[in-house]
Amino acid sequence: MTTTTEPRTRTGLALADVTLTFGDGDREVAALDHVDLAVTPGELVAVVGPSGAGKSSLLAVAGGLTRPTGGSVVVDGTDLTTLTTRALARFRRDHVGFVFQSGNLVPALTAIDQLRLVETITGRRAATPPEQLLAAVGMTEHAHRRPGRLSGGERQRVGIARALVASPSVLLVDEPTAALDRRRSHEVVELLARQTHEHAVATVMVTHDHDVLEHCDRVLEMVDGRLRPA
Ligand SMILES: Nc1ncnc2c1ncn2[C@@H]1O[C@H](COP(=O)(O)OP(=O)(O)OP(=O)(O)O)[C@@H](O)[C@H]1O
Repeated sequence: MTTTTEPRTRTGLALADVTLTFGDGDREVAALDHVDLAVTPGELVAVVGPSGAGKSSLLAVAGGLTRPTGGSVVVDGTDLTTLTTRALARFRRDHVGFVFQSGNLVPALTAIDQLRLVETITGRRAATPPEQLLAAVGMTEHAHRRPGRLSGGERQRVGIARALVASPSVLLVDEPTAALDRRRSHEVVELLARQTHEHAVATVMVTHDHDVLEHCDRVLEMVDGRLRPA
């Protein structure tokens, strides 16, 4: 382990005229159809929309997991579409955090070790210490529990804390409340909003849960690969 995370200019996330098409010839599907989206540091944007509308595609492209067919995806001033696969992986590791539906935790590791693993992988100490991040998500008491002994909401909270270890500029969150009851859903999204504001992260959350939209700064709707205000 070497240094803390270097300071960087956060400019958030900007997608411009992004298209993503699958298939060929007359059976082409535009998962993303000329999408423009700018998310500023400290802003939580929710994306709703019917199944198959392109929401997961949007997250995959915004986080550099999938290369778009056209357009640009700029994070902190770097256009991800211009990077080599190797450079993109490195950039993703340093600038982008992901939170998936199930929390995606490592079963054998305690909550605190999930966060420390990120430090080990990146070779960098977190700007905010793992203990502090766990405290921020209300998980100090369960820091030494493995995921099997945590509730769905608790796992999600650890997932959010873990995604913040690398001080990402962009946080991409897929259906964080899918497995949670109403009360826990509110808690998790409130927490996400607070962490987004405090850490100046540009966060995009895909959700089917209209109940939690009140905690978001902006709500967009995706229909047939197009993004519009909800
Ligand atoms: N790898 C792929 N190959 C071909 N078509 C794909 C692929 N991935 C997605 N699609 C198509 O792109 C469109 C958008 O899919 P996407 O998964 O982004 O939608 P979604 O809004 O996330 O749906 P859901 O809410 O059901 O998760 C759909 O028509 C889907 O069938």
